[in-house]
Amino acid sequence: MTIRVLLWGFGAIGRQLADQLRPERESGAMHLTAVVRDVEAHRERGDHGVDLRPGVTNVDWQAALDDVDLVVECAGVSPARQRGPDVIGSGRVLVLASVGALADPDTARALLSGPGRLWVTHGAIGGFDVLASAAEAGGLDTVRIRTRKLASSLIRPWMDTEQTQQLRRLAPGEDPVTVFSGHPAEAIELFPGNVNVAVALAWATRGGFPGDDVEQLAASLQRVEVELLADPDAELSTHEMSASGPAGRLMFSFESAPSPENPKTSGLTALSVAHTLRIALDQRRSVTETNS
Ligand SMILES: NC(=O)C1=CN([C@@H]2O[C@H](COP(=O)(O)OP(=O)(O)OC[C@H]3O[C@@H](n4cnc5c(N)ncnc54)[C@H](O)[C@@H]3O)[C@@H](O)[C@H]2O)C=CC1
Ligand SMILES: O=C([O-])CC(=O)C(=O)O
Repeated sequence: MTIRVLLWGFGAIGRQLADQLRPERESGAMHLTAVVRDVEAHRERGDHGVDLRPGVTNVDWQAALDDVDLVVECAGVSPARQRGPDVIGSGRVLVLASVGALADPDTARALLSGPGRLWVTHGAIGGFDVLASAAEAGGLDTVRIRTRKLASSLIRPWMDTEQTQQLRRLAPGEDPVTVFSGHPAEAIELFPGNVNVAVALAWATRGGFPGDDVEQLAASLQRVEVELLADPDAELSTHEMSASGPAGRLMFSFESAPSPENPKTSGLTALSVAHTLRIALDQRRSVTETNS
């Protein structure tokens, strides 16, 4: 049986993901479709064996969903918030790369309410097994993440001229500039393409707080502290995480090789999406076999 997967977003992550899924594509176990703005422009860059359909803004979303078994989101936080609830509402599986969408409690509630199933990817960072174990036992008091990226990937339209110029002029060897310090929910509004990892960290360490998943996540988002630095020497995006409490002191550091498709995105993210997708498919297969 061929599993039909919709790639929702066919940029750096979507393209690298399609490459990762070559064995499944070539064996006929999986068929990938992507809805894109400009089919010809994408064909020129290589379609990576993906069936390209025109659309994005004017796509008949319901018809697109009718044609697939599973959706992989790698389009961005805003599209994930807009359309993710429809995917879950249709009973389909959604694999989420833009984990930052969960920082909005209404979106989180819709994505976690079913009948479809949400899979949250670990993205460009990890170590979540041990962090989740410690958090569930009430073993963490502080959870921190410091992300360093090149200034060019952190310039945002809302920045004033002075801040934009400061980031543009930042030269190798100079001190890093802190562009954000605070909690993940605010960070993801300001830098939706850069701090999904911080929301993912809050998701991973929500255990131990009272309430359901959404209430736990809201409390966890208040505990996680994020620092985002424009670092002229951060040729590789780096993420340093630390957590401490009765469980001990845990420290992790990630320097991810850049995506082969876009140096601003960590290559690990597409690998995380591929891995999560394969787990989701295994689970779907075993449920189908049990029911048949
Ligand atoms: N969890 C993590 O660690 C990470 C998560 N991300 C998330 O993944 C997203 C995608 O990352 P990249 O592939 O590097 O970005 P990208 O900009 O290379 O690709 C995004 C693609 O989605 C398309 N797109 C935008 N809105 C769309 C819509 N409504 N429907 C369909 N397609 C749409 C764009 O045209 C573009 O081709 C980021 O915006 C971020 O939210 C990115 C890096 C790490
Ligand atoms: O790719 C990375 O290093 C992380 C990133 O952009 C995000 O978490 O949004």
